[in-house]
Amino acid sequence: MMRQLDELKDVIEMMILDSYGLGEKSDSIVPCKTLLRVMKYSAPPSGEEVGLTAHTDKLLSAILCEDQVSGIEFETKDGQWVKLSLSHSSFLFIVGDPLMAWSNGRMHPVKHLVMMRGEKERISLGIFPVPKEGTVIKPPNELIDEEHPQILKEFYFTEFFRFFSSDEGVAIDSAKQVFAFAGIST
Ligand SMILES: O=C(O)CCC(=O)C(=O)O
Ligand SMILES: [Fe+2]
Repeated sequence: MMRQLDELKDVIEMMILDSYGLGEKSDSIVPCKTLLRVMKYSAPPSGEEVGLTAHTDKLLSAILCEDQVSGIEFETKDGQWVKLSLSHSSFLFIVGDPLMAWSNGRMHPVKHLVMMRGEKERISLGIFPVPKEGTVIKPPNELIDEEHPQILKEFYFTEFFRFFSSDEGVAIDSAKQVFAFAGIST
């Protein structure tokens, strides 16, 4: 399963590079290690709702696979929250803040949460590319032009990681953290 997910991650990465005409030039977006995480959510006490609060992802991206119990919800661009029920054979690809920064804002880091309402525990499996130590997140020159001026300063992934978990970072809405950290004011 791990190997298949890792291969799927590579295929998606190549599709992204190709879609921007960069497939010939490079074979990875940024150098990453792969983190595999199994997440278990216990059933909430009856009548209550618990889960994971609304956030955008801080690693490059995520590929998620829900086991039996659905619970993930996404915020649409007009602020509505929608539940997603995946079939057991599907995977979900989520753009993280660093991938949005790399794409110079072309890819949208969707805000999502996990809501647990039922009586069953929930297990999900995720594969997350983690930029390697020393990696600078910046858009390739091809993704910057007059129509698409650079929206974020280039930054070290590790410094962004430190920022969003700092007291200053946690006080900021998850979707705004990357702009607070590296936004270019015009
Ligand atoms: O458990 C899930 O399906 C989502 C987990 C998640 O959003 C995360 O780990 O960032
Ligand atoms: Fe997430």
